[in-house]
Amino acid sequence: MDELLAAATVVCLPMRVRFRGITTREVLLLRGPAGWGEFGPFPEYDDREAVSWLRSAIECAWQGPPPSQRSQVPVNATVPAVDAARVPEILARFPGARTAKVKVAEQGQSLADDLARVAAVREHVEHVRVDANGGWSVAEAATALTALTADGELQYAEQPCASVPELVELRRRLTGRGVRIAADESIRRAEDPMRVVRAGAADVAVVKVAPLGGMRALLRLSEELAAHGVPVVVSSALDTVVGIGAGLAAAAALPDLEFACGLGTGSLFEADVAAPRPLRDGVLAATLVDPDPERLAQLQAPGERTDWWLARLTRCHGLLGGH
Ligand SMILES: O=C(O)CCC(=O)C1=CC=C[C@@H](O)[C@@H]1C(=O)O
Ligand SMILES: [Mg+2]
Repeated sequence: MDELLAAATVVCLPMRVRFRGITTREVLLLRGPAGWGEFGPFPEYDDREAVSWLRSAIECAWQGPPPSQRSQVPVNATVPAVDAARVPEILARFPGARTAKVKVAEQGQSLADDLARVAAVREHVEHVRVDANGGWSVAEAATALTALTADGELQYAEQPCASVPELVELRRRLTGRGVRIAADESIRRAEDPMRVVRAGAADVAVVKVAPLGGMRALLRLSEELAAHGVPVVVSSALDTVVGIGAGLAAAAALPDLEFACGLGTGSLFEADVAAPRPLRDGVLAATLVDPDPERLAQLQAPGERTDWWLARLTRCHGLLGGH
């Protein structure tokens, strides 16, 4: 534990646009013998859930990445639940991306807002996927996805409903309509990530390094998913350049990579702990980047937030052995 505390720095990154209800992203970074790791479970997650994120940070900093199969990873643009008028400005931050993921079903917004945002995105990119973060009931999802596919295909709809039984029912209702369902929260926040697949509720799986407990855990799960015919989309958990490096390393280690990965979210930050990897032609180089000491100092979290994260690190460390 002393080694972990000595290795820790807490940073607070300002965001350009509100995303999943937040405008600043706090994470704790760890420096270990193999490099840097990121511990950034969202503040509302309890320690039991956060412990996988710690396991992942320790893997990165003490073990390093698995062997890679490719040096570049295609990424999608991520479009927060902004007004349709802001879409060009957001997409301009993802040069060359041919796929965009659009947030929908945001609280306080209407289906008309989603339709306008998706229509604006379609003008710029080839493939569009949507992410509802479980915000629709089955009936709402059926209506919304029918409307959203009236003028063009969706690559898939990510977590349209919150629960596995709802996803099963929605998939049954949408039979023959050509709308694939992707599971995100049903994988990363589930006790058993394969449950949603065994239930026949997902065509695609969104997989994230930190909530799954690391790069190697992600690779093991992806192998199991592939055996069930379910392809994966490696995505970020709104990570700094450090966490994105782990996502890129995992994506680069996969034998097959069918879809663009949700690892372009660095573009949503106003500042990061190192110069962001350049996004060219919709592709990121699968490299690991060390934080820049000057930026670390500039982005350092206030004292009381640092104390909060160190206490969380200590509690989660105490839970590590139990799994
Ligand atoms: O998949 C992407 O394009 C980017 C990652 C992303 O959308 C998310 C990152 C972190 C938290 C989540 O609310 C959100 C998601 O639901 O997929
Ligand atoms: Mg999602």
